[in-house]
Amino acid sequence: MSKNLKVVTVTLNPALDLTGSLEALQTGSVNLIETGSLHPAGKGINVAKVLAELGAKVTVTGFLGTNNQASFVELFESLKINDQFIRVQGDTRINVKIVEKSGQVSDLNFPGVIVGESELAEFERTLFKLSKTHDVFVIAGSLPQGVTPEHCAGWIETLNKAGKKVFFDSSNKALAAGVNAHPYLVKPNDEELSALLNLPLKNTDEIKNAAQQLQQQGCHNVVISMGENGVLWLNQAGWLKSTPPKMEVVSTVGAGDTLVAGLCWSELNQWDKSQSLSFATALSALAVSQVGVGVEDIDQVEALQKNIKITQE
Ligand SMILES: Nc1ncnc2c1ncn2[C@@H]1O[C@H](COP(=O)(O)OP(=O)(O)O)[C@@H](O)[C@H]1O
Ligand SMILES: O=P(O)(O)OC[C@H]1O[C@](O)(COP(=O)(O)O)[C@@H](O)[C@@H]1O
Repeated sequence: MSKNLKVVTVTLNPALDLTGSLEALQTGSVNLIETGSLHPAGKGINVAKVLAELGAKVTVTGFLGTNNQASFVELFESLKINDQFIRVQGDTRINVKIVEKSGQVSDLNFPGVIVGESELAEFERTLFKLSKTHDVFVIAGSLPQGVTPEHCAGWIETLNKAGKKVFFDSSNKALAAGVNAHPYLVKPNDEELSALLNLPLKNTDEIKNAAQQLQQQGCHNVVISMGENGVLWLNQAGWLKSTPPKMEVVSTVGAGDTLVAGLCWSELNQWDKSQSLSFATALSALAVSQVGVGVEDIDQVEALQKNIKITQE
């Protein structure tokens, strides 16, 4: 049964997300936070949490600081996630997310741990061991010091050669290098796509042209997330676009990771493209109504899925 396919998510640079909500941020002034929370996060970990809550068997790896790992370990234990993180001396970074009443989020993302050569070698041994027993790999997020875009591209190539499906979600130089390694699926948001190609993307046609360039570079599935405007998905079967209904926004942090998790879960279930896109869009749209990621109520996802507009572009 396809649901028994095993997934590895790779978070090279995890984070504790410190989220604070307030009416409106006044930069350069003292701001009083109304509600706050600190929770384990980072792109691959967010994807793993959502996948595990949907019912997938998930293994996580990457680099985790030893000083403040308790809440990560607790999360993995509570969701029966197989923890294969390489431990690195020091603190995992804390990323600060300031959420304003309007829904606007300001992200302060810190640099993270420093990865040494021996830890890098240990990670590579772990990844290749996992590739013997796992089917789908999600590589997500920025790179810590000590990990280069070329390392990242090399891992994608090796996993491809081993017949694994690689979902890739990163930014900047890592995204550029990763795209050239032909991942099975790549998911930039429209801003990341614009930065990658150094093109202003002002409308859907411009975004579509840009996505086509990634397909020509060898990415099988190019998924562009566009916030409240939904998702564009290009593969050999052509284009599909999804549009979510208007949502009450609490925090958009983690919406992209939730979309990736939804697409990955669809792959494990071998759903068709339209069902996959409506499910993943509904899952990600619901994620904006909460702080952090997680599937609180699958019935709500299925109900919202009926209100996702899917069009062939
Ligand atoms: N305000 C919103 N209303 C409804 N859905 C949203 C909203 N913001 C994000 N989403 C959903 O989450 C997906 C990912 O969000 P996006 O902001 O594009 O990604 P990222 O978090 O990677 O920047 C969107 O494609 C959409 O399906
Ligand atoms: O790995 P990066 O690119 O530095 O981003 C890390 C941040 O992105 C998040 O994973 C959220 O990502 P999305 O909003 O794109 O889903 C946060 O939990 C984390 O603080």
